[in-house]
Amino acid sequence: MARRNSGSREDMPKAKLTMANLRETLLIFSYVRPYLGKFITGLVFITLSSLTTMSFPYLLKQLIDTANGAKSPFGTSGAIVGWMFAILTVQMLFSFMRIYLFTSVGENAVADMRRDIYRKMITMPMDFFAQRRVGELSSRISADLSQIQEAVTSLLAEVLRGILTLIIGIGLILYISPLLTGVMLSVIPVIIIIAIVFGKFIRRFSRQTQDQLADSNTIVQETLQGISNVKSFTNEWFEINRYTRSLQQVVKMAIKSGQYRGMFVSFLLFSLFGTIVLVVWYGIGHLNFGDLTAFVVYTAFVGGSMAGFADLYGQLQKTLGATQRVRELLKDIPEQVSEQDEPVQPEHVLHGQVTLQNVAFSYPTRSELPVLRDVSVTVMPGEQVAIVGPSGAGKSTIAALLLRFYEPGSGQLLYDGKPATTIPLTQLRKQIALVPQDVLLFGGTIRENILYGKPDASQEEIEQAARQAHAHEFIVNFPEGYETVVGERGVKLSGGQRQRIAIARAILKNPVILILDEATSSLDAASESLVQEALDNLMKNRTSFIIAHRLSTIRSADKIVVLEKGVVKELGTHQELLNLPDGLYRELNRLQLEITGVE
Ligand SMILES: Nc1ncnc2c1ncn2[C@@H]1O[C@H](COP(=O)(O)OP(=O)(O)OP(=O)(O)O)[C@@H](O)[C@H]1O
Repeated sequence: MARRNSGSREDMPKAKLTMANLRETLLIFSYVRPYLGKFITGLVFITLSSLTTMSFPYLLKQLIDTANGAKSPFGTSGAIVGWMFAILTVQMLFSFMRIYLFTSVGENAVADMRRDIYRKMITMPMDFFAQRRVGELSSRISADLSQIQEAVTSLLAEVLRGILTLIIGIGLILYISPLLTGVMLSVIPVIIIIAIVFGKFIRRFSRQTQDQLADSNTIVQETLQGISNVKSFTNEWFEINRYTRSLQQVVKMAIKSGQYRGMFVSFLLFSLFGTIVLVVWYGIGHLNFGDLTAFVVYTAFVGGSMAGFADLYGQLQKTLGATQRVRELLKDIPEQVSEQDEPVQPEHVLHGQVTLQNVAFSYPTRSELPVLRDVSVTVMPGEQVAIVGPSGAGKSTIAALLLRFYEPGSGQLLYDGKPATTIPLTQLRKQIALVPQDVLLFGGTIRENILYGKPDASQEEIEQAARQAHAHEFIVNFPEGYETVVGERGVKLSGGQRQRIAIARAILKNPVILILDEATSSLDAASESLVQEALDNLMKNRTSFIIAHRLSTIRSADKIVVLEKGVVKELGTHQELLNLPDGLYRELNRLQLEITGVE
């Protein structure tokens, strides 16, 4: 059933506030360090801006006092208004500087952190990706980092401002009237505690509403993605009903949450203004008008910053949660791949001999299930080896081991007689090309997609590769030629066309060893023969592994490995295997001939 999308910051999990957790946030500061100068200047500006804000009610009091005939150290009322404007102007500058500086630090630090996380993710071993969902990983980079960014740009500043306001504010109202301050300080925290408890309850409600909304969004997403399913089953009515029901739930929840919110807001307004009215009423006999005004305004500041702390505390918990998850990721051990583009070193140049020696393997996620058992095969440079066998026999797993996406559980893999583990990963993978079953084209132009095989290739090299892959003909038939945009927002290419682009990519890479995972969905005869010719061009002078589903394409292979349940059942040429009485290959061949009916 539909799961709600993760990634919205509203429902980010929080972490407990402990010393150990707080220490984790030091991670953030290691990213702020390069911009420390700006950060500290920002802190100075926020202090200055808080001080100027706090001086404002004081000037207001002076203004009111002079209007009532009292003498002010600031002179006439005109002079006081002048001071107030001067302070407002300075305040403008302080606020601008604070926002500018913190944004600059926050954006830079978080971009650095994002880059490090992405770098870490993309260099993790395959196993890492098998155990996590893509959505979960991308929310690390989006939601968690946005939360951290907020902490850098505003959380610390707000805490500092809150503390300053609280200390100065309480000091000033104490100075104006200790008695009234006592009244205020005993009432405000009670209101705030009630507000926090009530607020929590309301938040839970609004989270449920959001979950419900996310569920209904999943219906939209799923049905739009699978629109051909919906239409072919003529189930539009069914989906409309399903969506309507889900929306009704959302509305019901939202209205309920609205009622509670309404009650909450009216309670707050009542208590806030009620307290002010009481204070003013009590103060009328005890304080002059100027003091009373300053007192009320300072109290509002103090109350505001107290209430703000509750929210800041929640923010801090969310930030801790985000930092923890990011830290965990940064602690993981990546594969030993190079992060720079490096050419193949002469000592690591391969000649194309590949040996699997008693290889056994099971996937780390399902360690109890042996996928390969005691597989031994030797392939000489330039040979073509076909791997055939029933579905699930372990054919693609061999391809994954050749690329060292995983390490064999026992036995070993040798290249030119050297253990694969002695060749640096990047050096090894640079010399192997994989043409997968489902070719993924990146959003971009056809040219860029072919270039993926060799990012510094010239247009001439690209076209030559495309010609050999029999892709040039259809590419130039598009009005934009090589600049045609493909991928999600571009032209949709047919299966055969996509494969030929992948072949051109592989040709451009010019690998010593080639792995072809033959597409299971069959192409039409014309397209298939083009793809086959392209593949033949690609396989020339390279050691090639062909994971074959159609046996007709591998008759001329130098070796055919017949796998069943992870064990090599038969090994030989087409003719040798056909001659085996009761052989599996012979049986598979017979079945396939029966299905296709062609020789
Ligand atoms: N990432 C993985 N994690 C756990 N098990 C896996 C993983 N990939 C494949 N398997 C399991 O390993 C076994 C062999 O799979 P593999 O993909 O190598 O078979 P195959 O021979 O290529 O099959 P097909 O012809 O259907 O593509 C299967 O039982 C499969 O379920």
